[in-house]
Amino acid sequence: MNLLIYKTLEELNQDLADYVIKIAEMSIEENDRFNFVLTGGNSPMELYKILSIDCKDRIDWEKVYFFFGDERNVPADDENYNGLMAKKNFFDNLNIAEDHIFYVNTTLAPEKAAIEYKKAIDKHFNGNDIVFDLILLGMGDDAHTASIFPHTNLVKAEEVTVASVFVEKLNTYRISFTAPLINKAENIAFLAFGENKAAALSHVIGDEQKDFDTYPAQLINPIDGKLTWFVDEAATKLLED
Ligand SMILES: O=C1O[C@H](COP(=O)(O)O)[C@@H](O)[C@H](O)[C@H]1O
Repeated sequence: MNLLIYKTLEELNQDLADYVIKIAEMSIEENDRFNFVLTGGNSPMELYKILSIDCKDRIDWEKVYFFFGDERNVPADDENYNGLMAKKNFFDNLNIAEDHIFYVNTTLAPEKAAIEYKKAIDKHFNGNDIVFDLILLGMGDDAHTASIFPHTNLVKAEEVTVASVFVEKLNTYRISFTAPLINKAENIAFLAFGENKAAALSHVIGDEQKDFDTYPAQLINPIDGKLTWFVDEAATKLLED
């Protein structure tokens, strides 16, 4: 695991953008495509703008395929839909072919949406092992990642798949990659900044004794890939040296 700590958000986002570009270049050179899983929430908005505006000419976007590590069970035009956030901050600044963006179909019931999303991924990978080039993850203040929330059945998921989960504290369903699917990736990058992430971060990377049920982000541990945390100083406030 590599922990990168930044003084400012500007430095963090620029370095993370450079890191994404490097992996994109390597993947395109090796496999002629870059399979990129996006995170939702608020944290990645600035990164998506930097990649699609400032760094627009540094990636061959025609070779990029976009996926979502999790989605909220809301219509595609709802402001909480992760796909809409990515569309507004990322895709709308570029000319991305619609068939390169894998949105979760939330017109379906959550369980069916998860099954269909997994089918679409399987098809994209031609039935081969699903190894994404890069999975970008966020982390909630409660240490959830993707939509693997504390004390939900998704914490115990052993299957490499996409699943639906009822999140009691939000009284809503989510659709999410399972940890075994995430852990197959070549590269996994966490983006977490701000003081409100400090407690979660101190447990997720600081605790020797793991408690996955309470801190699901601890489940992320790539089998053969690389794990990098991009965080700011505020988020590391409670980490012991
Ligand atoms: O609900 C979600 O939260 C996490 C973290 O979001 P943030 O707003 O604190 O950045 C995010 O990674 C996930 O994709 C999203 O659905």
